[in-house]
Amino acid sequence: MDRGHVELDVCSDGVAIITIHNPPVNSLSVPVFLGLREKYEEALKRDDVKAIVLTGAGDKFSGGFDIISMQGFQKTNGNDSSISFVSVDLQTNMMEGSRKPSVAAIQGLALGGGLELAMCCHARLAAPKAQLGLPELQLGVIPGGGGTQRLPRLVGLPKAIEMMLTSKPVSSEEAKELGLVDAIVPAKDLISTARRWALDIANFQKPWIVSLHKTDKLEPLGEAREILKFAREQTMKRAPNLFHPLKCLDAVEEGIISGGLAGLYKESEVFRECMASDNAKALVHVFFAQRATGKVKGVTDLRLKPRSLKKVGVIGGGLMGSGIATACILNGIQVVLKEVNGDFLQAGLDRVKANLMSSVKKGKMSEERFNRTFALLKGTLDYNDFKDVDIVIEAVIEKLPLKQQIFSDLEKICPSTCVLASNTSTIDLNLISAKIDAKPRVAGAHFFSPAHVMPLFEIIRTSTTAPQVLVDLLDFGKKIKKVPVVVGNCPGFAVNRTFFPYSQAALLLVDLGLDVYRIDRIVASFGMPMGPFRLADLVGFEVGVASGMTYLEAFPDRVYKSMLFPLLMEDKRLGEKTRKGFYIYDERRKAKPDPEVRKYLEKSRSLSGIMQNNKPIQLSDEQVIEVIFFPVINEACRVLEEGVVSKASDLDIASIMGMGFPPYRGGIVFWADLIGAKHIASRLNELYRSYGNFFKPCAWLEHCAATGQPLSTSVDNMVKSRL
Ligand SMILES: C[C@H](O)CC(=O)SCCNC(=O)CCNC(=O)[C@H](O)C(C)(C)COP(=O)(O)OP(=O)(O)OC[C@H]1O[C@@H](n2cnc3c(N)ncnc32)[C@H](O)[C@@H]1OP(=O)(O)O
Repeated sequence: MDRGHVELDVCSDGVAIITIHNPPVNSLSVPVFLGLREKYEEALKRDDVKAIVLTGAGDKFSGGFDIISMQGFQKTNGNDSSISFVSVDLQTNMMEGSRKPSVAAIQGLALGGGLELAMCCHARLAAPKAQLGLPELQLGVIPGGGGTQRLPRLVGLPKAIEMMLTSKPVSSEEAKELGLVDAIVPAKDLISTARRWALDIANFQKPWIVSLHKTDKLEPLGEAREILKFAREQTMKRAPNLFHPLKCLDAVEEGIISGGLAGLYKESEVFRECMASDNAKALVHVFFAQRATGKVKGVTDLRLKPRSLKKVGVIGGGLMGSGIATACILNGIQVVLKEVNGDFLQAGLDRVKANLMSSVKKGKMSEERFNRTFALLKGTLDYNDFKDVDIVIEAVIEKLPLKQQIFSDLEKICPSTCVLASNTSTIDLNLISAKIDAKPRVAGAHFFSPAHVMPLFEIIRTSTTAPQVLVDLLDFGKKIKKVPVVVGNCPGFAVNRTFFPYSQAALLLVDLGLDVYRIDRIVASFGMPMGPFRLADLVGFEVGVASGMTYLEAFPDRVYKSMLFPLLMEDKRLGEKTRKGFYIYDERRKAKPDPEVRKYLEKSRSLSGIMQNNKPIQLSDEQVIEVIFFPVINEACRVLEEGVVSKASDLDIASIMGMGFPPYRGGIVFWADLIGAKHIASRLNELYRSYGNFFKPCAWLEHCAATGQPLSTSVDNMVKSRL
């Protein structure tokens, strides 16, 4: 596999152009770093070279350190020393400390190690609209090529900290204002201008700036310490389970107190430590897993091209339909929204308007963009408006005969190439399409609420769905900026099915004597956005009970039948929408524990009678996590075993994007493999013996526990795939 190389061209004006070649993003692999060292050595030695321009081939400067190599280093637990020369020897001594100036010519993007290389140059020129940033923290590491030292010296401490902690890049234009780049130059003139600029520096006609020695943007020590203290406090609040953002701040502080070089050494030490951490392994896994969801064996390798997508029909203007319509128009796709009567239609259009207005109110959308976006939406009561749609997404209530009727109508009215999709979350797609001939055009298009916000897009294929339809839906998902995952047809599909034991286990723990608020606290500290009871309030108990019934029908042997929801519902406590569920809610929807809930818990416990000797079970926080998440892992294994997803990493992404599973744990299967199947199966077996089938480990989990094989191993050969 080609891991990139570096080229050197010496021009007649005495400027050496050093170019990084490593498509698609010119990432910095070991061969690229070695190439940079070799070409810099040559340029510095040659008498005909007066100055250097550093750039990237094609339309990108560099996307940073090669993340594939990072996985290699992680396997050696950070002990590989093949790039130990980079930060100090190559970048600081050879490039920045050289007697020949370098100018970075930046186009497209300069991210992570890419920007760090550019900051070692004595000036930076950028083409318009390039992206510059240090996104290392989102991979669980810190900038390791001097970024923690040079960025604060170029843009000041607060902005540098913000850029590193949020991982968000800035545009060339903002970078120019910040002082991160020296000039913005049209792409066509970038190299020629950089050459002149480099010669001007060599001739002392332009400043020769060594970023690591700059002090003018750094705040006085006391002020800097206050800024860092505040950043630490915010970080601990926002990401209490992550240590690498704090380590990043330590490296910044070291440089401010003891000087840039000391900061570089500290940074290198912390970079290695972070790279070997489980969090970094998990986040790097997520980076590749996310990109792999769009690659579906037997579908995306058929060389099919997505068909033109201009107009989408949405049926149903309720919460889901209006969210889907919003997601489409926000991304420039025309939508025709159909409802059954004028009132419902108006309510649907108003919901879309409200979704957009919330961005306007937050200052994220201009009035002008609002008008342009909303104009892409048309309401209708008539199927005639569906004559030229490319995709239809049905999002009406979960009633099979209604959906069957809609699909029969759609088959008659829509173009013969139109994709016919349902947003159902519970009904078998084969039943929905049972009465039509166009079965190859039918698929599931399952969004998560709120559809215009949640990033996951579950595409459900049946045994008859045509690959072209999947290619079209994958393309549609990308266009509306979702992460699409293709899954098989089964009750709850991949995400809801995997997570159905999540709330079940929580209900069981309550009947064993645990407090709902303690469970929620433990699960939230584990890293979920909220605990299962707060989530139940948000979703609404009616929805919870309805989906519980689906699983009871599908998997009657492993559903825990708690009476807690029905007891609460009897007293009209339905969740957040009634401002009373497990919590009580004020006008601003702030949740507060409600002491009254205790009586429902006690009643549910006495009805269930599973508490041994009438004594509440004693469990540590870690054990609570095991009881809640090990059944989820078990169901994930069944989903893998049945071939509902084609690769375990799809389930990792689905759990992160659909359920809010913490990304720094790598997704449900990745996390399970870190724990090990043996421990999970043995704990589940203990619980199974005490509390029955709900906990019984499935065959795939038992197999991996017995053989030591990771759960994420491909199960292709062992099972009949549904895909
Ligand atoms: C020492 C240093 O401080 C440490 C570091 O530099 S750590 C690395 C920091 N850099 C990053 O985090 C950037 C990561 N990359 C990205 O954010 C995005 O890929 C991007 C903004 C560069 C491009 O996005 P986009 O155009 O949507 O394309 P995207 O699909 O993501 O990437 C295109 C391909 O490049 C690969 N790629 C992107 N960045 C890469 C990198 N740094 N290393 C290796 N491969 C990379 C992707 O895996 C993908 O490969 P595929 O086609 O085989 O799936």
